[in-house]
Amino acid sequence: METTVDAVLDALASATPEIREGLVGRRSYQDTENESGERQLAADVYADQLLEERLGGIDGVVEYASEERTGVVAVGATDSGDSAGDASGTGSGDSASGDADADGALAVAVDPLDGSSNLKSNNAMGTILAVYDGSIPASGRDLVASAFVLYGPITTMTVARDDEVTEYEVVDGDRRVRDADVTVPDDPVVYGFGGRVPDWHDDFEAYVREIEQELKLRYGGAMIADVNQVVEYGGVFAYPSLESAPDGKLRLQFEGNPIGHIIETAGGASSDGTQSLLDVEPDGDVHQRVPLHVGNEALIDRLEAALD
Ligand SMILES: O=P(O)(O)OC[C@H]1O[C@](O)(COP(=O)(O)O)[C@@H](O)[C@@H]1O
Ligand SMILES: [Mg+2]
Ligand SMILES: [Mg+2]
Repeated sequence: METTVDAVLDALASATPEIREGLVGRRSYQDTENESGERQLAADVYADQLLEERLGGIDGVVEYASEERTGVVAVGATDSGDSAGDASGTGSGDSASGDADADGALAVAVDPLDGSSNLKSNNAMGTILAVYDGSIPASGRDLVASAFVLYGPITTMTVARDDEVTEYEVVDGDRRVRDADVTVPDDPVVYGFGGRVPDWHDDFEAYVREIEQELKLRYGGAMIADVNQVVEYGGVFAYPSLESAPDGKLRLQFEGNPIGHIIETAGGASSDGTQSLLDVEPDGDVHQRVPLHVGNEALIDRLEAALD
């Protein structure tokens, strides 16, 4: 299993130059929507197809799921041949015959481009990876590794594995350690909260009014970039439950679980409002949404008290 995880992380790192270069010329929306009802950019579909090809070809990886596809795709040795070309979110080939519950078999879930609406204005974006020892939809407790790539001025990759978080700089697809023991700093500095303010619940808004007296606003509209501010400086990021969307916007398998895992492994805390994101029960829907709050433990404790 460790060898498979190594191969998955290497494959993600080596795909990043192609993802980055592939953004050029793919900044417009297609006529398709993903399962979450969001319009797909050509870049979303491109990154999804590339990652399915690279991660799905690794020995020991038997399931591939993505924010940009309807269902879980069986890949690798147990490939039933139905994995090709289903990046529209509307195609068939949506049931996995790969069994990630089998010994040594792993399932990967990706958000190929996180914050892709930032592409039009050429602002930061990311890629998120979750590696589960169990069939998708899986619990965050089944994660054996998780990672995010940040396409900023430089490409970085932050990996949680074996109770440690490592930040790498990625050059030509190779990872070089920048920080072998990433921890969320004790003294928080920044905050960023998604969703329109009139759509926030009153109790969440009251919490925000306190936080904004204490910390600096850092919000760019791509979760990975905003979360990385919290990792670097300490603070809190949330995409909360909204009046119009009680489960928020972000998805448990592709966003909530891996980000919760990375932040908790770095010594911070995560919450859906009442419990750790890693304890949220998957409801069977691969695209299940979850309110997401991550940051310094004291700030997440206060959030849970405020929402109580
Ligand atoms: O533009 P909005 O509605 O505030 O949403 C921003 C949030 O949506 C996301 O872009 C959702 O992720 P995707 O881009 O992968 O769909 C987050 O990265 C970000 O935090
Ligand atoms: Mg996303
Ligand atoms: Mg995305």
